[in-house]
Amino acid sequence: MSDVLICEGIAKSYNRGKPNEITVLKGLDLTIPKGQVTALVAPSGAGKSTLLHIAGLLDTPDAGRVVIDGEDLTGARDGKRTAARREKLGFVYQFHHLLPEFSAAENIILPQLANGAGRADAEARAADLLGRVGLSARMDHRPSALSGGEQQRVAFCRALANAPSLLLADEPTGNLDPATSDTVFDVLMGLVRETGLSALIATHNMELAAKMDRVLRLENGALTEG
Ligand SMILES: Nc1ncnc2c1ncn2[C@@H]1O[C@H](COP(=O)(O)OP(=O)(O)OP(=O)(O)O)[C@@H](O)[C@H]1O
Repeated sequence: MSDVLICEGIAKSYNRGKPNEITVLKGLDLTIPKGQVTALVAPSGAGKSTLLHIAGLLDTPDAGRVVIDGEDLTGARDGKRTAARREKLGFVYQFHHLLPEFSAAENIILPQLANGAGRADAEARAADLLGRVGLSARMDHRPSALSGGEQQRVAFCRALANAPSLLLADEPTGNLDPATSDTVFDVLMGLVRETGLSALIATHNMELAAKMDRVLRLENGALTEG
């Protein structure tokens, strides 16, 4: 099986049946093959977050199928969706959402413990991931003692903590200044490439999008290539 994500015929409207109904996704298809990094670019309000939430099993479409790692999770019960999110998906947001009272390392260790890993293995993986993003010397720092770019690098490591099949990122460097954004984005891409991860990364930045394997544009409820 070579596709990590298949979204088929995805439709989504808000306020259905009301005068202010808004149709955001109009039966779109999206396939992400294993190892591919896809950029998702869209004008503001086009439905990028809606699509990421559906692909990330945080929201359900009105119509269509979501298949992750060969498993159709469209109609799956909450428990199964939560398990799939924890085991197969990694999320990065514009803001890091790290736990403020825990160190950088603990922020990466905790999701592994929640997923059943042993303490020693979880610590080793956290140290390895933080080393890959150049933060070995910052492992014991709390988020408040890290720069914005460093916080976001820790968030990337946390997203990869449980070795997901697919990374979903919504403007992962969107709150950083342009120079930091470029550097931190390169760190993310390095991490994704080294681990052979598949990814769907939403960005407004066309220069960053051009560094990915494929660029998809979301407009008028549908996706187009390029
Ligand atoms: N819960 C909701 N109820 C009603 N309308 C919503 C809801 N969530 C989103 N929308 C509307 O759906 C459209 C798509 O929203 P979405 O957040 O997916 O856009 P986006 O492309 O991520 O935008 P941005 O890039 O500005 O964050 C917008 O017009 C938004 O106002």
